[in-house]
Amino acid sequence: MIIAMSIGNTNFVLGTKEDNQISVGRYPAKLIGSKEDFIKIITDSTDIKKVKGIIISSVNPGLTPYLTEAVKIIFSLSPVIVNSDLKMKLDLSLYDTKLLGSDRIAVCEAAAGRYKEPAVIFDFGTATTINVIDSGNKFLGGSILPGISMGLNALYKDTAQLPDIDLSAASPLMGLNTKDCITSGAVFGNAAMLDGMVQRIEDSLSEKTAVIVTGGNAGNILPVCRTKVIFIPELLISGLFELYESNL
Ligand SMILES: Nc1ncnc2c1ncn2[C@@H]1O[C@H](COP(=O)(O)OP(=O)(O)OP(=O)(O)O)[C@@H](O)[C@H]1O
Ligand SMILES: CC(C)(CO)[C@@H](O)C(=O)NCCC(=O)O
Ligand SMILES: [K+]
Repeated sequence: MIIAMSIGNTNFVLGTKEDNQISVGRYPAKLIGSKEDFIKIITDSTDIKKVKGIIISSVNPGLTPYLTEAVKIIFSLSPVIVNSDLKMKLDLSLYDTKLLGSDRIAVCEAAAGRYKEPAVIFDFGTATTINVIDSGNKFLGGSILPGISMGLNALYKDTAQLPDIDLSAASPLMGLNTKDCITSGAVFGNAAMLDGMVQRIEDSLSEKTAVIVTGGNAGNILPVCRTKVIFIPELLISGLFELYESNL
């Protein structure tokens, strides 16, 4: 069994892969504050005797040392840590890799080699990222936007009159009350962002692209996107397993 762990800004995700079968658990990052917390999650959810390899991605440096400590205590294996120096299909030579998020590396690596066209990968997580690779797996860069939930929270926190809303509700395109206007902005606004950015990226490349979507907020907007997309909820964890295989 191989385990892949990702510390995001909202969730700690623990994936296991055994006989090509992947399973995934998510744990709120804000409930984790010590190596003991990681030790408990890992030992409660995993048959640790079966673990033959470990890979870790983190975009939350405050928690990374707790996880590496926990891994040292539980296992006698050194984990693969995702950074731009790993062996990978992706070519990161165009980007300023000192600060490139390891979650972006993982989702791009998962998409690399899967499609004959260039790929545009949208990750609707805490932040929304857009990541573009060409048909030779060269990372062409991308965009970073406020995440969908983050945008809703900011509207609630930074205004006097706007309420905290639950994104699961549907709304018309043109809202006729405050709540529907906020929902419309979040849902149709982000869907139009996706459609419009894909158009612009394809115009810039003069090529059609494969559009791949992942992230905890994606499910709310995909039903109203006009672009044909491939939705892969566990894209990041898949990319981590691929990176592990390339860096044994
Ligand atoms: N089932 C869900 N329905 C709606 N929103 C969700 C759901 N699950 C997660 N979210 C939202 O998705 C966002 C987190 O996305 P995701 O789970 O992809 O983040 P993560 O794995 O922690 O990665 P990161 O925080 O680094 O983006 C949060 O804004 C959260 O509120
Ligand atoms: C953009 C986020 C927060 C998305 O999780 C993460 O990938 C990150 O912290 N990136 C660092 C900046 C960069 O990727 O250029
Ligand atoms: K910050």
